[in-house]
Amino acid sequence: MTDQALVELAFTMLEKSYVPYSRFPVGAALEGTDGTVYTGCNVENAAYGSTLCAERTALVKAVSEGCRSFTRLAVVGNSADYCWPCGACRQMLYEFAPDLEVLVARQDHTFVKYTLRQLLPQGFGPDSLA
Ligand SMILES: O=c1ccn([C@H]2C[C@H](O)[C@@H](CO)O2)c(=O)[nH]1
Ligand SMILES: [Zn+2]
Repeated sequence: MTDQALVELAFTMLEKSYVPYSRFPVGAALEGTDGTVYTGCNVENAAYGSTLCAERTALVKAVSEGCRSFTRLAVVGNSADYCWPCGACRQMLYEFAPDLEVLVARQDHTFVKYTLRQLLPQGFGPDSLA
């Protein structure tokens, strides 16, 4: 799958978002090392802090299905500008895929690409506990 195709999968998730509070849909598509793609959307809650981001929705879907290593993530928000993964999502992704490629898209379907290590320098991961 091309990078652009993964970005387009993230776009398809915007309509699934449950966002009555922020009205800010986010979509994500996370590719496992075996090529399986796990999609996600943000799921908000009346207790605002219980909200789950699109990236973590995709991640927990994958891990709960037995997938623990990943190659690429695409993320898009319903805004003109890039939708950067929040700190909590960077941290949770780092646990499983510190070398993840992160494709961050904007509404015109263009995207920029970073590694997770760039987005979370000197990250705290499983090796940090050794
Ligand atoms: O990378 C991001 C940033 C924000 N959100 C969600 C959380 C909340 O539902 C809404 C506004 O913060 O956007 C994500 O899903 N992913
Ligand atoms: Zn997040």
